[in-house]
Amino acid sequence: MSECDNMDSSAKAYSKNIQKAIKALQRGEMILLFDLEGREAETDFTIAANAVTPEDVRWMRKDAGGLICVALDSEASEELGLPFMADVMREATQCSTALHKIVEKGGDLKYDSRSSFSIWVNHRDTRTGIPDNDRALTINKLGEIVDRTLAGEEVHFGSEFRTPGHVATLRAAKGLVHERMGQTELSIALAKIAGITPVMVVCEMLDDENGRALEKTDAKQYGKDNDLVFVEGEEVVEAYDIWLSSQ
Ligand SMILES: O=C(CO)[C@H](O)[C@H](O)COP(=O)(O)O
Ligand SMILES: [Mg+2]
Ligand SMILES: [Mg+2]
Repeated sequence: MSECDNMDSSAKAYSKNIQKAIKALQRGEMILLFDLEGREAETDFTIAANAVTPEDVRWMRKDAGGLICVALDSEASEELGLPFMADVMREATQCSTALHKIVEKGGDLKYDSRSSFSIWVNHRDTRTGIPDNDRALTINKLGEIVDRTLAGEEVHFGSEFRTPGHVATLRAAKGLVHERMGQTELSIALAKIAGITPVMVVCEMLDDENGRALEKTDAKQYGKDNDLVFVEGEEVVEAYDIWLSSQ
């Protein structure tokens, strides 16, 4: 079966670049995902959680340098009981009044109305949770547990994972890119289009010289030099709408 056979019938309507990105993700390869000018304007390394190896974790921390996070779609997050971290903290204000002033509220973020952070986890088979092999295991197991729930298995997240941990989970908005344009939603939209498990790893590219988010032009150049597809949020939204109308 050719790689194109893995795509739905609307595959031909996607731009060439999106088709390349979809094929790369289906092969378990890394792509580069820029959100939007005027939002974070960041480029994230992006790869399917099921495909991640310890070498990918090393690559992300050395060449991307941001936070290694795992995005899950809204349904999977609900199924596993992964709440938004801000909601957990708001609940906790009942125990600690100091938290009142700390918890994220509307207007706090300069680039969006809210963050997508859920809880931080480690798989229970990890030791400290931070080495590359531990993080890869936690990430793979997040993909695996979602596959099992999608197959109808009853799972118990807490029997397999603990929090706090060293892998940040992100909960995608229910309306995905129509509700929020973060890499959380963009990566999950790509997973839906590609027909892969909606559990995706993202990690921001930072500039080694100045510590800021890597400029888009430099991220694009990195993509060219390393043969990685570079996609922008707007292209993803266009493809997602085509995919949605074919469902
Ligand atoms: O802040 C983040 C976590 O390190 C990153 O920006 C990541 O891309 C996910 O967040 P968002 O969906 O807001 O872009
Ligand atoms: Mg961010
Ligand atoms: Mg982002």
